[in-house]
Amino acid sequence: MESLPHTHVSYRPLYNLAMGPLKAAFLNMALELSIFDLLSAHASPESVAHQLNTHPTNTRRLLDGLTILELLEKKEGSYRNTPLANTFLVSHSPQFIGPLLTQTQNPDMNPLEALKALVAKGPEAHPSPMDMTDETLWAEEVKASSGWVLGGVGSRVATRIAGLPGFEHLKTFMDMGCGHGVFALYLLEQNPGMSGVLMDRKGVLEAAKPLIESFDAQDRISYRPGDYLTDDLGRGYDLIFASATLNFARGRMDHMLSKIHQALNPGGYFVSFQDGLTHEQTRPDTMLGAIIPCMMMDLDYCFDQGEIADAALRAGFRHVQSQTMETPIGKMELDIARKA
Ligand SMILES: C[S@@+](CC[C@H](N)C(=O)[O-])C[C@H]1O[C@@H](n2cnc3c(N)ncnc32)[C@H](O)[C@@H]1O
Repeated sequence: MESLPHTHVSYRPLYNLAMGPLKAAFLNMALELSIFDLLSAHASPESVAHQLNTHPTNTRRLLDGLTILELLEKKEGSYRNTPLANTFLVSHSPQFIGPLLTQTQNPDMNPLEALKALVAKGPEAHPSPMDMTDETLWAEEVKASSGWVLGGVGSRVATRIAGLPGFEHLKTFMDMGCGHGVFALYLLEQNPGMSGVLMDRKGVLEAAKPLIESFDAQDRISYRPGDYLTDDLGRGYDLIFASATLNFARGRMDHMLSKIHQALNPGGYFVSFQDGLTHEQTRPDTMLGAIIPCMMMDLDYCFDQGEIADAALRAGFRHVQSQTMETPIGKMELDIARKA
């Protein structure tokens, strides 16, 4: 008899990868049907199907799938949300991240079906490469992307910033490329004497306004519509914060960091919260979602670890403290630079 194959290596990780689309399909279906809204308390599959007007037996099967994915618990034939689903997947929860999760498949930003052609033929293969500078794209993103800040990151970043020497005396800060502006809200919460300026393009700020007002923060926030690459940033800030936005200035970092340096008061802080690639641009896994956009635009817009800190020192900042922070979407770099 011929010898049979034997291996001590399990292909479980590969099977898990292959099951990814199936798992995402169940999650997306549940979000589309707002199933988690119905399951804060135990409910039978018949009552879920009745409320959703869906097929009772296949609804039960879908609920079983969601239980396998550990989003629901099943007991004596009825289902309810796990704490994870109850916190993040119920649409009226303040920490709802449904739009953030479905955004990973946003056909404008990540057209998964374009991957084959992009790899085979290059950037030209995609007929309408998105314009990442288009303000309507980012205005639409305001709602989807606020979830990652409300879901825990905003509080952790603001707490870290609040620990900086003299933070309690800071009066004015700017959130540059603020998008939804939720980081600014967490900073305001840390210092009741501080007010914030939100800078982004006009349409994005208009989209952010209702969110700011829903937290009753309008009295402490002002808006500065504009393009931070070409427009004046203003003067007299004690802190300038920029999260996930400097990618648009990559290649013009010396110019950008000099502008930021000038806009700060003496002793002021510049805080950047950004990607920071290591391991020959293959870590952290946060950046997997950026690969297709990079292919489409033929542009490597993610930062290497240390790139922002180096630019800050070149621009005249006295010193920079850098740390890698774990976030639910992967590791990010927090660089804190101080003006002399
Ligand atoms: C990925 S979002 C980040 C939003 C938010 N800071 C966060 O971390 O969730 C990038 C933001 O930068 C803004 N942006 C990009 N280039 C800009 C520019 N030149 N001037 C002003 N805002 C810009 C976009 O409009 C968008 O809101």
